[in-house]
Formats: sequence, C-alpha cells, structure tokens
Amino acid sequence: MSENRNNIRVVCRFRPQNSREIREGGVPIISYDENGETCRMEGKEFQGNFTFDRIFPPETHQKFFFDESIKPIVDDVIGGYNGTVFAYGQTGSGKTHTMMGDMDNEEFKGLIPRIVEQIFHSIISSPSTMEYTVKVSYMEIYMEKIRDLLNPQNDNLPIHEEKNRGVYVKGLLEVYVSSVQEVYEVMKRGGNARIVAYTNMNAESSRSHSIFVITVNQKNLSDGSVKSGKLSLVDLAGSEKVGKTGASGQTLEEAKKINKSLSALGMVINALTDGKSTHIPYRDSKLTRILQESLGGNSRTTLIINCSPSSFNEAETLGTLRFGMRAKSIKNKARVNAELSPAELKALLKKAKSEAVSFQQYISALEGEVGVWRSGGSVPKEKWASMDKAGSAPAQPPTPTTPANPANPAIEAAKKEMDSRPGTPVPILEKDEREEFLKRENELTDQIAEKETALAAQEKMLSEMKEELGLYKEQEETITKENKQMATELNDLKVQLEKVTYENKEGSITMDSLREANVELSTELDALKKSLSDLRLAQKEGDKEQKKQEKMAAMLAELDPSGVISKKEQQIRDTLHKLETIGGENNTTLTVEELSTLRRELADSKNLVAQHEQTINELHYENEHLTRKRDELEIRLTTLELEYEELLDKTIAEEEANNNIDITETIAELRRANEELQNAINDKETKSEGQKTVAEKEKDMERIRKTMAQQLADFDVMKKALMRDLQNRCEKVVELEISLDETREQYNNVLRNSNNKAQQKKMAFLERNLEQLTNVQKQLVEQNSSLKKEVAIAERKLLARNERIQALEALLQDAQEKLTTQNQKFEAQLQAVRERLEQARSQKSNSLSGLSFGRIAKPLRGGMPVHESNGMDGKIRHK
Ligand SMILES: Nc1ncnc2c1ncn2[C@@H]1O[C@H](COP(=O)(O)OP(=O)(O)OP(=O)(O)O)[C@@H](O)[C@H]1O
Repeated sequence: MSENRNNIRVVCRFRPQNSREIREGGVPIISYDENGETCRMEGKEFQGNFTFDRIFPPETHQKFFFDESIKPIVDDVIGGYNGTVFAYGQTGSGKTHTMMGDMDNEEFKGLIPRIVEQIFHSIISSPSTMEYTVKVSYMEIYMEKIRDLLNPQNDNLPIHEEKNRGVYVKGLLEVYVSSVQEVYEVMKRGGNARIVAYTNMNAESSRSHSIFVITVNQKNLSDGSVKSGKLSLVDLAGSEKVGKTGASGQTLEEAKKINKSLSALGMVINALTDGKSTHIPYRDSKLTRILQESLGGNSRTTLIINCSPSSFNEAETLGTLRFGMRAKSIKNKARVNAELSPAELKALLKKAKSEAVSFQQYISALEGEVGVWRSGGSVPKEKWASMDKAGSAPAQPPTPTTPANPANPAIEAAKKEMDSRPGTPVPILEKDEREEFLKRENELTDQIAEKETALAAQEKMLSEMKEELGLYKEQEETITKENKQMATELNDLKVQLEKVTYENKEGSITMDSLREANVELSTELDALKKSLSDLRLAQKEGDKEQKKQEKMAAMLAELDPSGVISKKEQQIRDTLHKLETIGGENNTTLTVEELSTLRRELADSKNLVAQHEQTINELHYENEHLTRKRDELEIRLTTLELEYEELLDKTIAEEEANNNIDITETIAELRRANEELQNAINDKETKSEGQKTVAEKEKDMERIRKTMAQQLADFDVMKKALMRDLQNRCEKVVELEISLDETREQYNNVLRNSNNKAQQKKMAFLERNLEQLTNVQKQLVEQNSSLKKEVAIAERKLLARNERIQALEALLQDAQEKLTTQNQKFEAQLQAVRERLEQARSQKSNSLSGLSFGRIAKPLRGGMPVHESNGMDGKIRHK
C-alpha cells in the first residue's frame, strides 16, 4: 500500500446555494478546477485555492459522488481493514444529504445505503470458500453522551479500551444482518431515534454526531484464516456559529457541546499534523475517543467536507476548507485485522522455537562469560556473548571486560508500541502496567458513566420536579386567582342576596299593606255594595209601593169600573140609615107604604147582596186566576233566581194557606149572614101577614134593623177584610210582577226607568264610586298578583342564588382542600428532593474524600445483548 493510502483522504463537496442564501443576497464565490481536485475561493475575506483528493461541485449526483469518492473503501473493509468516513461541515451544508440521503430513492440515496449495497454485493461476488457475518450498530453522541440509537434507553454508554480489541463502546447493541433490506430497517429505526431540531440554517438539523458501524467478519473456509473489517460512517453535527443559527436555550447548550467536541476533533487533528506534539488529546471528547483509531490509528479514513458555495457563508466555508486542509496530512497506520491460519501459525511456532534455542544459547554464553569474569579472568570484547552469535554459533562465555547490558526485548517491544503512538496521552508504561492502566481506566469510565447516568437521572428528576413545582405554582396562582374571583363573586352574590332579601322584605311589607288596603277596600266595597243594595232595595220598595198603589187603583178601577159597588154600598148605607131613622123617629108604627118601600129596599138589598155575592165570586175567581198566574210566575221565578224562589215559595205558601182559610171562612160567614137576613125577612113577612101587633112589628123591625146593622157591620168587616185581602193579594201580585219585571228587565233599564232623579244621581255617583273602587280593586288585585309573581320570581332567584352560592362554596372548599393536598404533596416531594440532594452531596463529598462510592444503579441495558443476534441468522455462506 502506498503512503497515500495511509494518509487521511479528504474530499470536498459543495452543495447548491439554498433559498436562504439567495434571499440574503448570497452569490457563489467558489470556482472549480477541471482536474476535480482544486477549487478557488473569491470571497471578501479570502481569495485563494484549495486542493483536496477530490472536489465535487454543487451539481454532483449522489451516485457519482459515491463512485468517485468512497467506493474503494468498501474493498478495504472486505479486505480486513478498518475504515472511517466522516462528514464535516457547517449546519445545512449537506452532511446528512451526503451520508444518508433519501434511502428509498434510487437517485437521492446517500453514501451509507450505497456502501451497504456494495458490501453485500462484494460478499455475494466473493469466492465460495468465504463465510461472512455482518453486524451493524448505530449510535449518537449527544451532549457528550453516547446514546444507542438501536436501543435508545441506553443513553450514556461508556467507552472502553482493551489491548486486543482497541477502543469500543461498551454495551452498544450490535445487530446481525443478512440483507440490504435488514440494514435499511435498522438504519430507519435508528434514524427515527435521532435528535434533530429546527435552526435558522436547517429545518431538520442534526444536533448530535451519529456513527453507523458495519462490521464484516469473514472466514476463509479453505485455510481457516479469519479477517474482520469495521467501517464507521460518521455524520457530524453542524460546525455552526451560534449567532447565525439562532441557537438559544437548550439549542445553545447543544451548540456549545457540539463545538466542544468539534474543537476537540480540531485539536486532535492539529496534534496529529503539527509534527511536534507528543500528546494527542483523544480523551478530551467522546467523539475523538471513538474516532481514535480513525485519526492516526488503524483505519483507512476518508473525510468529506461539506461546504456552501455562497458568499453568505464565506466564513464557515473557509473554516471548513481549512479544517480539511489540516486533516489531509494526518497519517494513519492501517493494517489488516487478520488471524493467522494453522499453517502460518505452525511456521510461526517453528520460528519461535528456533528463537527460543537461540536465547538458550545466548543465556549459556552469558553464563559462561560471567563465570570467566567471576573467576578473575577477562574476556576480549570480540568474544563477548551476543544474540547474533547465540543464533548462529554455540554459546561462548563473553569477555569479562565487556559490560553486560543487553536490552530487554519485551520492554523494548512495549516501548516500541508506545512510541508507535506518539500522541497517546497514556504514559509510556511497561506492558503489564499498561494493561493495568487500561483496566483501571475502563473501571473508572464505567463508574463515571454510572455516576453520569445517575446524575442525569437526578437532574432529570430535579428538572421534572422543578417543572412540577412550576406547574403547582401555576396551579396555585390559578387557584388563588379563582379563589379571589370566587370570593368577589361570592361577595357580589351576597350583596345581591341581601338586596333580594331586602327587596323581598319590602315586597312582603308592600304585600301586607296592600293586603290590608285590599281588606279595607273590600270592607268598604262591601259596605258600599250593601248601601247600594239597600238603596236599590229602597228604590225598589219605593217603586213597588208606587206601582202597587197604581196597580191597586187600576185593579179597583177594573173591578168596579162604573162605581156600582160604591153606589150600592151607598144605597145599603142609605137604607140602613132609613131604617135607623125609622127606628129612631118616635117609634111610630110603619105604614103599608113604608113597608112596601122597605120591601122594595129589602129586595134591592137582596139584589145588592146577590151582586156582592157575584162580586165575591168574581173576586174568588179572580183570586184563583191570580193564584194560577202567581204559580206560573213562581215557577218562572224559580228558574230565574234561587234566593227569590226560596223566599217567595215560603211567603207565598204561607200567604196562600192563610188567605184560603180567610176567604172560605168569610164566604161561609157571608152565607150565614145572608141566610139569617133571609130568615128575618121571611119572619117579618109571615108576621105582617098574620097581623102582628105594632109592638111586635117594632120589635121585629128593631131586630131586623139590628140584624141588618149587624149584617152591615159584618159586611163592612168582611168587605174590609176582603179589601185587605184583595189589597194583600194585589200587593203580592204586584210584588211578583215587579220581581218578574225586575228579573226580566235589565238592571240598567230599571235604573233608567226610575223616576227618582236624586236616587239616580246617587246611584250614578255610587256606580261611579263602585266603578272606581272596582278599578282600584282590579288594580290592587293585579298589583297583588304581579307582586305575587315578582315575589315568586324573586324567591326562585333567591333559591337559585342560594344554590349557586352553596355550589360555589362547595367548589371553593373543594379547591382549598385540593390546594392543601397539593401543597402537602408538593412539600413532601420537595422534602424528598432535598433529602436526595443532600444524599447526593454527601455521596459526592465521600467519593471526593476517597472514603467510598455511593450506590448508583447501573444503566439499564434493554434489548438484545451484544453477542445476540436479533433472531436473524446473520451468517452468509456464499455458494
Ligand atoms: N448536494 C446537494 N444537493 C442538493 N441539495 C442538498 C445538497 N446538500 C444538501 N442539500 C439540501 O440542503 C438541506 C440541508 O442539508 P443537510 O440536512 O444534509 O445538512 P447537514 O449538514 O446535515 O445539516 P445539520 O448539520 O444541521 O444536520 C437539505 O434539504 C438537503 O436536501
């Protein structure tokens, strides 16, 4: 292998100007030489050329870039070399595009998919005597911690170094794969776990350094020899300037850490290339420690520097190009990682055996020489024992004058090994010491990792608690605010409640007063109604009386239209007067003429009585007629007015009974009187016919006169009774008629027909009053009902408010209880945190004082162990 192959190969790839650069007025400042190795920068700050192993301009396709820059490294890996490809450049310069690209797109897939394809292609193309196993691992270094992307919960893996194995990440999951597709799946799985963030320069900026490792082990089945090649594909985080990326907060912290590891990378490259450094600071960062073998060690390394061609990023591009220029001169010492075949081992054994014989001879020669010197002799210098002589000739005792100062080959070998890595900070140690040192270093690294993990867990817990605390505080503030609001609301409600209660009381008072006023008005109204009804009654009575009189007159006029009864009554009275006169005039004896006159008059009287009888009959008839009419009216009235009906029924029934008795009795009496009168007349006629004496005649006359007077008085009484009866009946009839009329006619008509103006006036006044009072009463009733409604509404509102207040009070209480609980919880958590912090501090001080280490849990190692495959065979035997 030429020396060139041991140098780090640096290729430079420019991407096209991006939209931001164009927007910011950036212009391309890079021109490209046709030889594909040189480019020229024409910037404001710098103008000059850069030469690399290859330079790829912006329009370079992914395939071309792979074929021209990286493809040979696949053959190296298959050949048993370690290889490294890493991409360096500012954020957004195209590192991920170059390394990974779009693996599902044939045109845009990047180097890693193409390398994988190429490896599997080479395996398939290799001789059938070769057996391969391929395993992959994927990790990222984020914030100076190694995270397993295939098992992301392992986020702080330690780096170990062993003499035989070199530098490796302990606990990293390695997955055996047997096809390109399986590798793709693994890559996608790991890619999804990568930490990316938005920056001004790149919407999906990698915030970590990712390292994808493919290890190809191969066994030559024909001679038993084995080889292994390990290819590390590194996509570095952006070497950005903080200001330009707009990094802040966590991103700023990231940027600082990223810059730290990148500057450590720069320092390693400087130390490796300045030609004078004896110490290479690999251990200054995780990145450089992992890449230790790739930079100046057992690896064939290609560095891809990704650049922007734009004037907008001149400074960053210049930095990247200079970084590439420095790296160019790093020299590696790549060797094949092979184990010897049995034949080779046999040869080696043979050689070792002959060497052992030589040593034995040398030792014997030395012993001989020592013996000579001890016995006081001397050995000439040319005869001194030496290895050369021991290997070729039998051992001769050395010349005693020559000092025995042979070099210890083991120490020499160790020294040589150490010297071969002049930059390693490990002091030059004896072989055993170095092993001890590495062992101790590994232990300490483990412990550091454990402590870091524990610390990170504690920090995480602390930040979570802080967050929780913040949340509690926020909650507390919110609750306090709510409480305040509630209190205000509660006060408002209380005020409203008081107002409503007051209004309610006022309403009740108003209601009471209105009720009282209503009662008073009702009483007044009742009194007015009563007086009105009294007045009406009085008016009615007056009307009745008037009507009655009128009716009576009319009826009497009807009964005796020609005044016959009165005349006849007068005649009777006259006759009686005559009789009295006759009786009174000197008690003289009546002449025949006088008697005949008396007879005539008597006849007239008889007629008169007959007429009276007829009249009485007529009256009786009329009475019956009226009774019938009254009955009819009563029936009609019954239907019209219940109260009247009952009253009238009673009255009329009573009257009817009395009247019937009276009339019957009166008639009977009249008949009796008539009979007696008839008898008396008959007696008189008989006596006169039998020539009675004057005294007898006088006595008879006196008797007749008395009888007549009696009869007349009786008649008079009877007449009066009749008249009274008639009058009563007429009154009743009139009353009935009036009642009937009243019932028939409307009340207003009665009022209109009323003749009494004063009464009318009073009635009208009272009516108005009544109307007003009715209106007032109506209003009061309305007010009353509306007040009742308002009171009901107010009561409902009050009830609702009371409920709301109760609910709010319950909520308030609930919130206060919650707050208290949360406060208690928070206090407890705070106390726990304090205790833990205290514990951590004491542990730290203990460890610092060298007393003892605190008990920190080992990091979890989930997923499959390193030696396990993911269920895939992983072995590929070419047939
Ligand atoms: N050679 C190129 N041709 C076309 N587009 C490119 C090229 N290089 C990069 N890009 C585009 O530029 C953008 C940024 O690229 P990329 O993400 O690869 O940058 P990066 O260097 O990985 O950034 P970071 O360090 O922030 O992760 C992407 O959209 C990518 O597609």
